[in-house]
Amino acid sequence: MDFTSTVIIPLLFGSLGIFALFRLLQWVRMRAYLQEAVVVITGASSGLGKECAKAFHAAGSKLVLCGRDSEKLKELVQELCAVKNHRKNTHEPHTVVFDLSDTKTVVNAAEEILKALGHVDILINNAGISFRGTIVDTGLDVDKKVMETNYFGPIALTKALLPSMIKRRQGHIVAISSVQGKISIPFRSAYAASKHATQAFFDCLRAEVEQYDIEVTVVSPGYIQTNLSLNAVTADGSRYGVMDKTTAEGQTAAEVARVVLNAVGQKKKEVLVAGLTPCLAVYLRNLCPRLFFTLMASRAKKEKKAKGS
Ligand SMILES: NC(=O)C1=CN([C@@H]2O[C@H](COP(=O)(O)OP(=O)(O)OC[C@H]3O[C@@H](n4cnc5c(N)ncnc54)[C@H](OP(=O)(O)O)[C@@H]3O)[C@@H](O)[C@H]2O)C=CC1
Ligand SMILES: CCCCCCCCCCCCCCCC(=O)OCC(=O)COP(=O)(O)O
Repeated sequence: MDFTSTVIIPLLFGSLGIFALFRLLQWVRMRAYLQEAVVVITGASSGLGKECAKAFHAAGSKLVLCGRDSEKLKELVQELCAVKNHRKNTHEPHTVVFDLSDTKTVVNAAEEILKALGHVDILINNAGISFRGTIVDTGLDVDKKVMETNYFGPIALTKALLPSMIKRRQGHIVAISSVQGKISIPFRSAYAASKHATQAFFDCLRAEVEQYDIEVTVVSPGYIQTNLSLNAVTADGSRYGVMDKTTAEGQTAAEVARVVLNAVGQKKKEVLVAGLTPCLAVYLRNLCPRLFFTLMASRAKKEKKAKGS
């Protein structure tokens, strides 16, 4: 008998077996973690939030769906309840209507959630708006609106729910950021700033709450096929109303929602879920910033020329 058949092959199969067992145990633990967990999802009325709602509902979580449009949320509840899942015990979701850009209503919403469900296991800060415009033409009110929706609203909700998580020494906070939380591209100033702030805040939070066994996951997606570009605000505060090619050709929201579900299940600290170019751009920004800045400046000139201004 040679060395390959007596040592290498048994070692290989043994390692594969241990790996498969490890993955199975991880999967079982994840399913148990998500089953019956109280999961709050902001921006659940459309896009990524809606797909996250479907994924967590199917996993047996107790959902609290948040948004500004109660009709859309009710329709989603009906859609979720119509899906029969014979393998899992699913729950009828609750809905809570509030505007994230109004921090007073955010605090009231947190109280309403705690009163109705007693506690929150997983908070998914997903809601957000994007922006299109030059810095020189954009009023400060527009910068504030984007920051309030994407940054101050989510951190207000997080702060309002945090004490009860600390008390229970249990909880998981997810921030849906963006590749633009790691790199800044021209004509996205308010959006990129809000996402960089999000990344920074939740990185600080992760460090501060680990001692209470609270998890923090920052998810940074690339383009996703949603209404984000349609709903983006422009320099004068009006709705952009265009489905950008990059958005239309992005990943599906269902794909990204699966990544969010797995990231939560595996208690990942952060996930970059994007194509090769955005990922390379993130590395380039860190490894060779001068080249990155030159590329961005040339991109800005080109885009400006294309718009004929
Ligand atoms: N699409 C993409 O290419 C990418 C998206 N992301 C991020 O994903 C997240 C989800 O966006 P996406 O699904 O793409 O876009 P959508 O426009 O489809 O969804 C945005 C959601 O946010 C909610 N929302 C917006 N403003 C407010 C507010 N003031 N108060 C409460 N809720 C609000 C909307 O609810 P309502 O019904 O009330 O309008 C809606 O449910 C965002 O944080 C976005 O930055 C990250 C990377 C890429
Ligand atoms: C060594 C080779 C490196 C090549 C890198 C070249 C740099 C090219 C720039 C690429 C920029 C990618 C930007 C990706 C942005 C993105 O994915 O954003 C996600 C969003 O949040 C989308 O929001 P938006 O409102 O902008 O649609």
